[in-house]
Amino acid sequence: MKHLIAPSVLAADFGNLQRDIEMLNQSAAEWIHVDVMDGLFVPNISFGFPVMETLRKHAGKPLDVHLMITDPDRYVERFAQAGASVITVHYEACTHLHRTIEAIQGAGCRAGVALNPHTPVQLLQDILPMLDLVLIMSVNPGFGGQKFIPNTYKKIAELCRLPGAKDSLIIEVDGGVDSGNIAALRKAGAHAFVAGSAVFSAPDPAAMIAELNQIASIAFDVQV
Ligand SMILES: O=C(CO)[C@H](O)[C@H](O)COP(=O)(O)O
Repeated sequence: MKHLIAPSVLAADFGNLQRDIEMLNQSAAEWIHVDVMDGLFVPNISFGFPVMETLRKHAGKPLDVHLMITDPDRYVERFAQAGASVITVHYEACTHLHRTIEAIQGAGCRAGVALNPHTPVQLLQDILPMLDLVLIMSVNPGFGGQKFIPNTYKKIAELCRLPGAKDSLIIEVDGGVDSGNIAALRKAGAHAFVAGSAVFSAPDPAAMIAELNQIASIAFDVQV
């Protein structure tokens, strides 16, 4: 499966959000990653529906919404109506995950499940055939700009070996992704790469997206 870059608007300049979205529209990014934090599931609050409306209005690419919130079932329908193409919920935040996945897909979105660094991929075994995406967190969720956790490579490889996944299952990795680790992540089996600080703290964010895209595309030829 082809790889894709999903820059996280968490690291964008909110004083110039429309400018940054326009940059993403013109860039090699395939998706725009939207990190929603509630201050309960994670120790930080990011943004909600007003920002989603701005994104929907200006973004020309699918919105990949990562809900770092407790009981996400309460908001699945609203995020779908607000323009999400992919909605990812946390395994650790869902009591009735099967029902939540059905609700996301019933709302017309692709359904993803995110795993915190401490959560083994094997816990997805029974739900895996339903999923469109698995998001492996490579930092503890809640903040951008954290250090990448190397155990992520092993988790991606283990997930690739789990039986029952759809052929189209997308393995996404999020947290500390940059030009130094994206080749190894691609080699380990990941397809979708969320990058916040690496993109928006670069002198030329669009050039950095192109660079990440290029490295991922030749990863299988690169010695890492
Ligand atoms: O989900 C997140 C934080 O919970 C962010 O998407 C993630 O941390 C990306 O930011 P960075 O690339 O700066 O690590």
